[in-house]
Amino acid sequence: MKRQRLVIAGSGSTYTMGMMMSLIEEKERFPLKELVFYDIDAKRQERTAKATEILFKERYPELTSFSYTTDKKEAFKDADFVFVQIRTGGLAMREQDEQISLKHGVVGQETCGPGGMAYGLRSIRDMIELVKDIRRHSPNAWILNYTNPAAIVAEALKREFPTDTRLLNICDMPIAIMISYAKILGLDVWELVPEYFGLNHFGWFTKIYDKSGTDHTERLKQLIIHNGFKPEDKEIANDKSWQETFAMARQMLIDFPEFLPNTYLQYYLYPDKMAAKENPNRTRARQVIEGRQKRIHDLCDEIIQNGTAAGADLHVDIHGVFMIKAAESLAYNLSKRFIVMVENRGIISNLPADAMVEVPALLTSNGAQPFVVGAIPTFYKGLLESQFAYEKLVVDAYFEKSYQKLLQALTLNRTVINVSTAKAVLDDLIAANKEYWPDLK
Ligand SMILES: NC(=O)c1ccc[n+]([C@@H]2O[C@H](COP(=O)([O-])OP(=O)(O)OC[C@H]3O[C@@H](n4cnc5c(N)ncnc54)[C@H](O)[C@@H]3O)[C@@H](O)[C@H]2O)c1
Ligand SMILES: O=P(O)(O)OC[C@H]1O[C@H](O[C@H]2[C@H](O)[C@@H](O)[C@@H](O)O[C@@H]2CO)[C@H](O)[C@@H](O)[C@@H]1O
Ligand SMILES: [Mn+2]
Repeated sequence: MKRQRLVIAGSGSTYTMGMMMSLIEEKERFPLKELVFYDIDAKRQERTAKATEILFKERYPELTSFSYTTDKKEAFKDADFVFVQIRTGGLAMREQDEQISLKHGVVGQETCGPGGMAYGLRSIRDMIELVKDIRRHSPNAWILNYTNPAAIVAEALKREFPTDTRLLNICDMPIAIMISYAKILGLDVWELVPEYFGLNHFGWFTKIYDKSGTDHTERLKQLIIHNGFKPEDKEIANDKSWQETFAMARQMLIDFPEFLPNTYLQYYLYPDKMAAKENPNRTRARQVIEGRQKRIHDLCDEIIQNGTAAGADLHVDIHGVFMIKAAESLAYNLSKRFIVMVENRGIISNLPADAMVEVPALLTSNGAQPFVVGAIPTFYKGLLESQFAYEKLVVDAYFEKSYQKLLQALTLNRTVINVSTAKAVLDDLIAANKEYWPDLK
């Protein structure tokens, strides 16, 4: 079995230690010959890198080559896989996005509404540069991108690199939801076979089968409506914000019982309620800074100080395992089924061919082989067309440096709609993002 040279771009991420535990868990199925960390923030990277060095000495001694660098050439030369998990502007800018939106009475969220738009305009520039750098040194490496907002990033990368067939955008939300389905049904998550359609963070499960072909969809819906819905992945199971988010799946199912919703739809279906329940002084970014980020930093410091990872509260998470299992399937032509982002090209027959849709696909050494979805009902078509138009306009605005396109985008977005609100929130976001956004005309 070929061993892989894997690069983690954005290795100072709060997800890196979970990813390292998942690499250990998957080492027989996705064996590494070399692991390289790359980040633009040397200090932030050093913390996760030093902790990883100690962890791997103890739990992955077979991997003898681990390094970390801020040098792109050193990082990206001869890569087989690059996992990309960057956050342009950091959590500080995420907090700005959320607070500015809430100040204007609209949803303040990482990937939805004006916050997602602001983050998208920051991510596009860095992602294009990063993919160019990776391709300069490793023309054939698989790039697995999960940098957010993935829908906008995927649309921009498709336009900038239209012939790149080894670039896959991927999100863990569907599989995280499926862990909760599996728990309700008393099955293992990897036994479930989902049917799903949508855009990233904007989609629905139409069927949940198991591998024997049994259809669990209607029973699952009834169980959620009667007993509620909660997160089960260890990383988020006890997180109040994620508990509230998962609980909203029940309301969405009561209101629209046809399909099982992605949790992110709560922001588009009940935007006023979502905006009203937030505390502008403690948005999700602040919770993450004081929660996940602090926990991970303390954990790394503890490992470094003790010189051992024994006893450290590290665990495998679905985020890491999912990305690695997807990589395994691409690397070894396993044809396993994952929900990923691909260009529509008729998969959803009544949506635009150029939309980056999220659907089940078999991952092979020739890339994602998506399943046909067919025509979707009017309600979902309408919602998706408007959301796709919004995403497209944001990417147009980036390339054309157009204020007008951004105003159109926010006017279409279900979390805003009102033009005067769109103008006001846009003015504040432009001021906050001077360092990151293109100069708008
Ligand atoms: N698609 C998904 O389902 C999914 C799931 C989890 C996280 N994410 C995304 O993963 C990313 C990381 O999230 P996080 O909360 O851990 O953020 P974080 O801020 O903790 O980590 C991001 C890291 O990227 C580095 N970075 C920023 N710009 C860079 C660049 N141009 N080149 C290299 N490194 C750069 C930062 O220094 C930092 O160490 C975010 O984009 C987040 O939205 C996506
Ligand atoms: O608000 P955050 O920063 O806690 O999470 C934002 C991300 O949420 C989804 O991802 C994952 C999560 O990151 C992971 O740890 C797992 O356990 O569950 C979540 C899904 O419930 C989302 O898919 C990402 O795109 C967001 O960045
Ligand atoms: Mn996601």
